[in-house]
Amino acid sequence: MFPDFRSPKAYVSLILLAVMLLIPVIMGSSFWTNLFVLLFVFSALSVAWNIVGGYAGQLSLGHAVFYGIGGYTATLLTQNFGITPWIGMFAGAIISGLVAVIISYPTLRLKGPFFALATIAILEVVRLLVIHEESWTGGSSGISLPLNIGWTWIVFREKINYVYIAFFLFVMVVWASWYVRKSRMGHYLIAIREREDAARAVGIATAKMKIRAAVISAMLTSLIGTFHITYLTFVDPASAFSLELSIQIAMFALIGGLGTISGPIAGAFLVLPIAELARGWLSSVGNGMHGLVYGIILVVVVLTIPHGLAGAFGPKIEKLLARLPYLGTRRTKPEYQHDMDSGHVLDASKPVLKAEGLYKSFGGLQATNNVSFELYQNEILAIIGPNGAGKTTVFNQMSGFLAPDKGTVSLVDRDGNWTHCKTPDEFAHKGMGRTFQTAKPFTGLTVLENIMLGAFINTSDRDESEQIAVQVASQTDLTAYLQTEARNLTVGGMKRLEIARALAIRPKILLLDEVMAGLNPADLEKAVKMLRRIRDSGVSILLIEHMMQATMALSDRIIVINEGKVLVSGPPKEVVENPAVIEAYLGKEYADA
Ligand SMILES: Nc1ncnc2c1ncn2[C@@H]1O[C@H](COP(=O)(O)OP(=O)(O)OP(=O)(O)O)[C@@H](O)[C@H]1O
Repeated sequence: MFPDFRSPKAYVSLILLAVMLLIPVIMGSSFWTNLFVLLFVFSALSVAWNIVGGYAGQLSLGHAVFYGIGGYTATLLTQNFGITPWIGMFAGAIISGLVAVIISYPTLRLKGPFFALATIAILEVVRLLVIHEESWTGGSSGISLPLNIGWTWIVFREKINYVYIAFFLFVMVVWASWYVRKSRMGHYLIAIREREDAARAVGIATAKMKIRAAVISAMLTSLIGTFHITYLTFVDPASAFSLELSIQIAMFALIGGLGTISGPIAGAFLVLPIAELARGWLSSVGNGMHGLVYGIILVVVVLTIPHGLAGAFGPKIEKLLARLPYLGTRRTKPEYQHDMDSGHVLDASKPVLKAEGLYKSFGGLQATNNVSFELYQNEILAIIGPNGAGKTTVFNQMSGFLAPDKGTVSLVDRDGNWTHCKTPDEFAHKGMGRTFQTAKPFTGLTVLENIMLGAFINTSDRDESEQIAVQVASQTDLTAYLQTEARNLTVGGMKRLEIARALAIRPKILLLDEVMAGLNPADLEKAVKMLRRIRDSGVSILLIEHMMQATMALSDRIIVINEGKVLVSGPPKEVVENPAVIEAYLGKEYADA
């Protein structure tokens, strides 16, 4: 729930927060109080934006809509019904959450810039609506808050009270951002940002998770917006629903470091004072000239430190922090029991996965044409066939990544019952793990974190998922690399990591797409042994492979697919000696010879 305040990172952060609060308290003048209210408000807006824009990688370019909804809701409730902005704040947050669902539900299911475009569109629509509904919104001239002084109305003569509230809200948003990042949800959002297909394969309901991030971000933005507009005691559509404000919020996160907890704060604390000073100096030159300062800073940052301030200085600061002492003795993590063996009595005559009459065409191309087969319990079944034969298309239909035009896929779930699934995350939850032909880890995450993403399917506890990951790493010869960034692994390591991530979901069925391609002979031998160990632990394996020697050594049965159809199936030796198979691979002359 809270960071471990005995760790250097946490207690240094606490000291920094205390300093941030003490500066305006000690300085006391209205310049300092105003500057720090602005800094807390804009940092908090940027931290909130970062939950959807940074962690989930879904750029929102119209985030001011939530700021404005919060401000207008609270102001209208105060003006018309005498309701305190403290309540208005939460009413605004709920409306903002609903608007976020309306925007994100249709757009976050799609790939591409639709969410970013939709946020800009909704910002413009709401702004025009507010201008149009003049009778109750005050139209383009806006509305002023009634000046009732006191904590109930968040209107004060002593400006320092605004600093306290802004600071409290800022700390709350930073805590929320920290909590999301450290939780299962934070890991999931980063997985989605890095590689959506692999995220779905480990059971993440990607659209739901992105919508949840958008809602949390919108609600927090709305809370801050309400406070800021109450502080300004005036709201109008041009400033509340402003594209400039939306871009400013996103830019602080970009400059500070997208997807990090501290980045947006660093960005706001660096750029905002410079921009405010520039606003003063350049106002005589022309209206909006301070925007030029933002532009210059952004260009310099993107060209020199593409991962922002956190990316450039974060590792050095972490190293310094690591030298500071831990206050007290570290707690030992609880031990969880993880039975690697299924405990099931294995029966090679029992099917666990069935493809029945699968058809799939892409335009005029029939990629799979009436494919049917069964995978048995404790079996290693290989699918082979020439390039473009339709093997991966079969895999994608068997794991929910492609809907068959016709035909069904059924599998035995974790409880031993036959079931049908539609989406990849459903297949994963029912006990199917899969890898992808191109081994692409979640870059930026360590090997341990990559595997933990799979383990999270069965637990939301970080320590437990870490322990599962450590166990799976030892099963896949990755123990030595647990803290290595996944992008730095060798090809063999990346292939094993693909398998480890799939294994961490504790699958009963494993679909492996060319996990042995590109391996050197030593790695190949290790891979064969590892796959046997996995099978012996109670997992049925379906694999696509071009490495014939390894396939022959490993498989109980082989299915040959050619031009989208099952050509033959049977024991390895029988299949490779079949003339139809030789012909499919090498041509008729070789088959005859
Ligand atoms: N999304 C798609 N859109 C259009 N055509 C596709 C799509 N996916 C696959 N294909 C085509 O379907 C055919 C079968 O492709 P598939 O990837 O299943 O073959 P494969 O047997 O796995 O080949 P390889 O061994 O080269 O990976 C190919 O001709 C391919 O170009």
